[in-house]
Amino acid sequence: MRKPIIVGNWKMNKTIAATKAFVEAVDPEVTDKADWGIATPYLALQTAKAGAKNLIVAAENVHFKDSGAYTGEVSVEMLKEIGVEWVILGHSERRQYFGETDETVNAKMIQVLKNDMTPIVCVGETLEQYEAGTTKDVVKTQVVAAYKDVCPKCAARSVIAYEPVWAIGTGKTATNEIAQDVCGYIRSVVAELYGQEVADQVRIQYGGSVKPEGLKALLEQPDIDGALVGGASLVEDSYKAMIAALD
Ligand SMILES: O=C[C@H](O)COP(=O)(O)O
Repeated sequence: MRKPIIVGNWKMNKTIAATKAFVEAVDPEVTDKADWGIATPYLALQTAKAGAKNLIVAAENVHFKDSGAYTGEVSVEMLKEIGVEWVILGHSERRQYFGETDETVNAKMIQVLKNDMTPIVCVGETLEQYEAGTTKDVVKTQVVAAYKDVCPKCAARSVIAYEPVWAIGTGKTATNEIAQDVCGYIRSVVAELYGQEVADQVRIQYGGSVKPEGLKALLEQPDIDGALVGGASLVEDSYKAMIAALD
């Protein structure tokens, strides 16, 4: 039985002060119905960690090298020093705006997993690809590339987020049937790579305009084990409504 995992991806939102207020308001409400988390900008991670007793605190990115001349980047060691053990990799916004590729996502996967951190690796098709009917080809390519040279034990403890790019921040949600179909397919790709036992352990999230009112039905889908939530994770009451929705 896979425990649901709901993570708010704050993207480039919230100051340190706003992060502190959010964690104070939300952390005590967290239940054991799911693993609950927030991914914050680097600057707010320490504040979030200091206040979070229940919430997972994740970074939104990390570099694939240990250290060196990579201006503006943050290493795994730096995250681990402040107790951050989770990281989102390959979000479509990083692929779209910051040159993230399947190859860099793979290098980051290896770096994160070998340092005993947990990646939430994002895959998903653009509107154009969706309309061309190539969704499954696209996500398969992304999954196969992300897991290149990743050992089965490491793969089993990773999380995959399926986020159709056309549903991110647009208010357009994939229907639960579409989301289930693709998440089920992703699990079958993991099974092809590692066997069914590993595929059964990997948690797969859906992301893209998830709202508190839709969360329960989404999680009833057999291959959807959680959500990566943007906009609806930013407001305390909305995050609390997600927690309440699973009670
Ligand atoms: O990582 C989260 C996703 O990009 C979804 O964002 P959204 O819930 O605002 O559509």
